[in-house]
Amino acid sequence: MSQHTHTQGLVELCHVSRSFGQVKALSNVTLTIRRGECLGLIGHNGAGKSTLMNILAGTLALDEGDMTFAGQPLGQDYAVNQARALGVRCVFQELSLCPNLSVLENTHIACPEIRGWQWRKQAAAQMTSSLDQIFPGHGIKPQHIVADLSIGQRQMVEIARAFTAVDRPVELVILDEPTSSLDARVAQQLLSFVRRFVEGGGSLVLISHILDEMLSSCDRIAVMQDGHVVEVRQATDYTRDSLVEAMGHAASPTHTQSDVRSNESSVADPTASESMTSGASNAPLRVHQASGPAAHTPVIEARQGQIIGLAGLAGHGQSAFLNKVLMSRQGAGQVAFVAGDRQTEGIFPLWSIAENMAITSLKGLSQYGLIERQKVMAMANQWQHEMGIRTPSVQNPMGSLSGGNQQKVLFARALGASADLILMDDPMRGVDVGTKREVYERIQAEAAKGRTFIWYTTEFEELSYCDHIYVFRDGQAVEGFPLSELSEARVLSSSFEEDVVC
Ligand SMILES: Nc1ncnc2c1ncn2[C@@H]1O[C@H](COP(=O)(O)OP(=O)(O)OP(=O)(O)O)[C@@H](O)[C@H]1O
Repeated sequence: MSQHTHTQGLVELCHVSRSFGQVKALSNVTLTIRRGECLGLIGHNGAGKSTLMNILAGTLALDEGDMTFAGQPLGQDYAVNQARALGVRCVFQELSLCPNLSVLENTHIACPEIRGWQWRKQAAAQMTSSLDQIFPGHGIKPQHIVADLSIGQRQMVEIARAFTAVDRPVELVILDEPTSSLDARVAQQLLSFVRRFVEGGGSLVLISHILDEMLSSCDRIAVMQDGHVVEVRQATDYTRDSLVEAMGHAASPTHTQSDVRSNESSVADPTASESMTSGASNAPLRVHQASGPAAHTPVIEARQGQIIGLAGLAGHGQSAFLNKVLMSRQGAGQVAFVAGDRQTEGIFPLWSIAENMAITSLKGLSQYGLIERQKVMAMANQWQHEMGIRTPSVQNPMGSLSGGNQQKVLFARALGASADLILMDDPMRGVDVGTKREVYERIQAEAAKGRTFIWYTTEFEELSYCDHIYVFRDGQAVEGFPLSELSEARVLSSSFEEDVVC
C-alpha cells in the first residue's frame, strides 16, 4: 500500500446530486478522494459511477452540492479545461480516439500544451515514454493509424495518453473499466503501474466490475447503489462475497469468478482461408481451416444446442472468425451477433432503446410490410424486464443508458431474434457481476432449447460455460477440446506455443 498519507483529501464531494430528466443518477453523494490512494468505485450497471466521474472530470455539471480540489472550492463554471489545468484526467468506458488519425495526432489533440514546430517529435516522444512505462513491449508506434489498432491497443493508447504529463503534473486519473478490452498480461501491467502511480503520490479512481482487480489494486472501495454511495471501506475489509453483497447481489455458489483472462494483446491478421459447411438449420456448422501454425488444425464444429468457446490471445483471429461465420450465414436470417465493441459495431445512440432491440426482429414484428409499433413496444418491455435494463422508458434514446445497460440491450436484441445461431464477440464488457450471472444462465437455457452459441471471450471463467473450446493462435484455431479437458494451463500453452520448424 502507498507510503503517502491517505488521510489528506485531494478532492472532496459534498452532497452532490445530478438528474437526467426523471432519472436521479446521483443522489446526495459525499466522498473524498485522498492523495496517494487508489479509490475503487463499484456498483451495478446504472448505479451512477460514470456520472460521478464525469462530474469530477468537468464533462458534466452537478445540480446540487459542492466540490473542492486541494481545499479550493470549484465553482459552478468548473469544466473540462479547469479539470485539465488542475491535472485531472479521465479515461472513459467508450474510447474517444479519432480513428482516422495517428496515435501521435491523437496525443496532440488531448495534450494541446504540446506546441511549436516540433510538436510531432514531442508528441511521439511523450506517448512512447508513457506507453513504455505502463505497457512495456506494447509494439505500438506513434505513426500507427488508430483504426488499424485492435480495441485492446486503442485502450492502451487512451490510458497512456491520460498519464502523459506535459507542463503540469497529473494529479488525479479516473479509469472507467480500463481493463475491459485488455487481456491478463496487459491488464496486469496496467494494475502494477496503478500501484506505482499512487505510491508516487498520485490519486486514482478505478471503476471495474472485475472484483479481484478491485480487491488487489485499491486502497479503499466505495460501493454505489441507485445513485447513492452506500459504503466506503478499506479494500482489505472486503472479500469477493462481501463486495457482491454490498452491491446488492447474491454471490454465486457454483462459479467463483477467477476473472482470469487469456494473455497478451497483439494483432494477427487471419490470412488462412476457411471453408464452411452447414446444411439444414439443425445440421452442425463445420469450418475447415487451411493448414496453419499447428501440426493439426482442427475442424471447428458447432452442433445444435452447443455453446462453443473461442479462446486464445486477444486479436488472434477470433473476431475475424466470427465475422466470417456471420457473413456466410447472413441473408438466411439464422444468425445473430452480439458485439463487444458496441460503439463501433453495436448501437444506434439516437434511436430509442426499443428500436435498438427490435432491429434484427423486424420481420416478425411487421404486417403487410409495416412495423407494428405495439409489438415492438411489447417485445422491448418484456426484454427490459428480463434483462433488468435500468431506464424509466424503452422509448428513451439508447445513448441515455449506462454502458453496461447498453450491452444488455445488445443481448436482448440477439436473444429476442429468431436466430438459431448466436455469435458473441467478447460481449460482457462493462456488464456487472449480477447481470453477467443472469446472462450466463440465460445462454445455457437457450442452448438447452436448441440454440447454438459461438462465444469469443477474454475471461477464462466464461469458458467454463462452454461445451467445447477452441484456442486461437496466429489467426487460426490450433486446438479444440471438450469442457472436461479445460484448464488454464492448457489454454495458455496452446496460446503461446511456438511453431516447430522441422
Ligand atoms: N446522458 C444521459 N441521459 C439520460 N440518462 C442518463 C444519461 N447518462 C446517464 N444516465 C442515467 O443515469 C444513471 C446512471 O448512469 P451511469 O452511466 O452513471 O451508471 P454506471 O454506474 O456508470 O453504469 P455502468 O456500470 O453500466 O457503466 C442510469 O440510469 C443512466 O441511464
